[in-house]
Amino acid sequence: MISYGSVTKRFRDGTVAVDDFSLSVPRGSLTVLAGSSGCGKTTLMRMVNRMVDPSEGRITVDGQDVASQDPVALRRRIGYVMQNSGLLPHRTVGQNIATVPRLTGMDRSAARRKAAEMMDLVGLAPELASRYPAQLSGGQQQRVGVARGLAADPEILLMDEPFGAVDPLVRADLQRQLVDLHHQLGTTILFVTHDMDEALTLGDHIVLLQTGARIAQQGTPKDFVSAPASDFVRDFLGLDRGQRTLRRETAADGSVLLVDPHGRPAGVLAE
Ligand SMILES: Nc1ncnc2c1ncn2[C@@H]1O[C@H](COP(=O)(O)OP(=O)(O)OP(=O)(O)O)[C@@H](O)[C@H]1O
Repeated sequence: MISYGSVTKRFRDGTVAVDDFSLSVPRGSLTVLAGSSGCGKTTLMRMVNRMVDPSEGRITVDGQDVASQDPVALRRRIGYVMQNSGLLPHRTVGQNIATVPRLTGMDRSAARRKAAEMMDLVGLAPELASRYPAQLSGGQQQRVGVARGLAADPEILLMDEPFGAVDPLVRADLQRQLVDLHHQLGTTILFVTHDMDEALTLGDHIVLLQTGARIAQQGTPKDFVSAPASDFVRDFLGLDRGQRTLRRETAADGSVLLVDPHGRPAGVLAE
């Protein structure tokens, strides 16, 4: 559904952020673009909704070149969730979530109902609708960001490191919820992260990038862990450092545990 064909992005100062990148993002997938800082992930994502235009090549959504589409209309059709949620500080939670439905012509009361439905979907208590973003925790703000991104029923949701700024427990909760939402809604999600653990948790398809958005490997989480394509991939996964190695250990009651490199139990082995 989203297709990049030989896309290059050269910024005015000569920086080549994306160098001849091609990829098909299957409809309904949760595709993760992973890689270290500066490898071009955000630039790739922003080219889908024309916040950035490619220097060469083309990007299509459902076969239609995005370059031929009005950027404002495109952005109303494609949800976008960013780090630090990007909420409007002087609007309430309810108004923030209802922004795009209102812009696309929904009347005030229908937009309010839609916002309430979205809050329920992402697990926010209804009474938070009248608060302002600064009166919410970081995790709640990110949920509002997700609710806002989904409020216009987009076919595509772009998510740029949306859970980067919250603590690990909240982050794990948001990740679990995103996987559930994805199963429930079937929205095509393009998700950017520099964290390989997050990529392995969320992605049904992972694209690991090197500088210039060159693809080091793409595949399922299982492909990455079982068959890393290069030393770069092994290193990025932490395989050489034994980070993903689990050992069997027999507990006092005879059950077989799997323990991580620090000797902490990761689970019980079911034969
Ligand atoms: N407007 C711009 N002008 C010039 N160079 C830019 C611009 N935007 C991004 N870049 C450069 O392009 C490269 C890719 O940037 P991009 O933000 O896409 O990377 P990223 O992988 O998303 O990084 P991060 O994880 O740190 O956000 C970087 O070298 C960056 O400095």
